[in-house]
Amino acid sequence: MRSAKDFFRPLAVGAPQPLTEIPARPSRAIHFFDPSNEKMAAKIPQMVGTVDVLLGNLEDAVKADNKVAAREGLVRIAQETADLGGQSGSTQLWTRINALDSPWVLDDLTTLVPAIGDKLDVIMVPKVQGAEDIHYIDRILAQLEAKAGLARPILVHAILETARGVANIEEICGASPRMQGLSLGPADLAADRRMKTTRVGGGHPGYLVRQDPPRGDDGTAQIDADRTTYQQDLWHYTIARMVDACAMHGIYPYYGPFGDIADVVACEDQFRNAFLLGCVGTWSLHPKQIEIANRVFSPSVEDIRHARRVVAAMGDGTGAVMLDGKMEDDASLKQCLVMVQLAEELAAIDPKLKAQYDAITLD
Ligand SMILES: CC(C)(COP(=O)(O)OP(=O)(O)OC[C@H]1O[C@@H](n2cnc3c(N)ncnc32)[C@H](O)[C@@H]1OP(=O)(O)O)[C@@H](O)C(=O)NCCC(=O)NCCSC(=O)C[C@H](O)C(=O)O
Ligand SMILES: [Mg+2]
Repeated sequence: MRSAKDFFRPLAVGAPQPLTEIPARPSRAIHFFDPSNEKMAAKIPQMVGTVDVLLGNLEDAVKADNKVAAREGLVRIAQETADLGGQSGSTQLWTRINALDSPWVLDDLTTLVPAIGDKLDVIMVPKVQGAEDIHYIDRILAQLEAKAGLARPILVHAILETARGVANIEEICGASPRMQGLSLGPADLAADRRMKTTRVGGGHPGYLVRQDPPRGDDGTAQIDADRTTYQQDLWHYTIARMVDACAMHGIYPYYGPFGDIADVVACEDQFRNAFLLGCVGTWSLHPKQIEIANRVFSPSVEDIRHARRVVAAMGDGTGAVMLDGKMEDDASLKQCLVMVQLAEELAAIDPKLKAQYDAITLD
């Protein structure tokens, strides 16, 4: 572990100065595409400006035979697509590199950083097990950035998809000033934990609690009676841990993939649970998931109206007031300020949302 004094020193001579604060850039949907898939790649230029993050995926879901084509495709797309990536791009450009034990990852890094390092905002690292994985990436990125003469450090995002990664979550978040955030990788995590599921994210009908049985006249439990069951969220524990670890380290938590592309209703529910718990965004695997993510991860007009009323009613921010029959105080004000600040950040990049928030009246 580096000392506090050394933590923000560049790890290679000539590498850019690490950031002391991770910018809160809106990233409601991190949209995955396979740069080796010509049909998908052709759609990318027209998606710029409609989604907060475009992520060129090089890892799972890209066939082994297409790994090189995906890497080269990403370089081409980044170089040829206007307004994508870097500080001035209206849509951020991220990539998911191959796993650190794979035969492709070194070439991913040594190709991407010199070619498009100035456009790559964040590198997502899969199957992170502990701080040592982040330290490896941190050092090699510093060397490659120095060699490429980059002025701005590339940030790093870890996917939680092993039991060890979850157990080491706090040290992963604090392993480098490059750490931008965490995503849940429910499919790999389920396999690693030996969970008995076969899905990519989302719930399971078997994971439930059941209402207590009614009692007969003699007091016996009627276990065969009709009883309501309530499906539970398989991912609640992990997402809650991610949210706390990220908040503690000033970085951002995200839900991950929802593989049932057709079930847009359950997808929306899963995204909303993550939003309410503190996540700032999610992955989108198919174009139709972008609209869901953008909507769910933007506070509603009603929530912003309420938040602004609380802010107005609280005056100097101390004490307690009654609003619509409810007590508001310093702590509920802080929650409202989180929403108001998010609305301001989103309004700055989304004119439609800005118009909706601007039209709010407080009577
Ligand atoms: C899921 C898909 C395989 C579905 O593809 P397809 O069958 O082609 O869908 P459609 O026919 O509905 O597509 C309609 C058109 O839209 C284009 N398309 C589809 N997906 C995308 C996309 N992601 N970006 C851009 N364009 C897209 C199609 O080409 C069609 O075009 P056209 O014919 O011209 O109309 C596919 O969506 C897909 O592969 N998505 C990405 C999957 C992915 O990235 N998976 C990896 C992330 S999840 C994961 O890794 C698990 C995680 O790590 C964990 O452990 O949990
Ligand atoms: Mg995975």
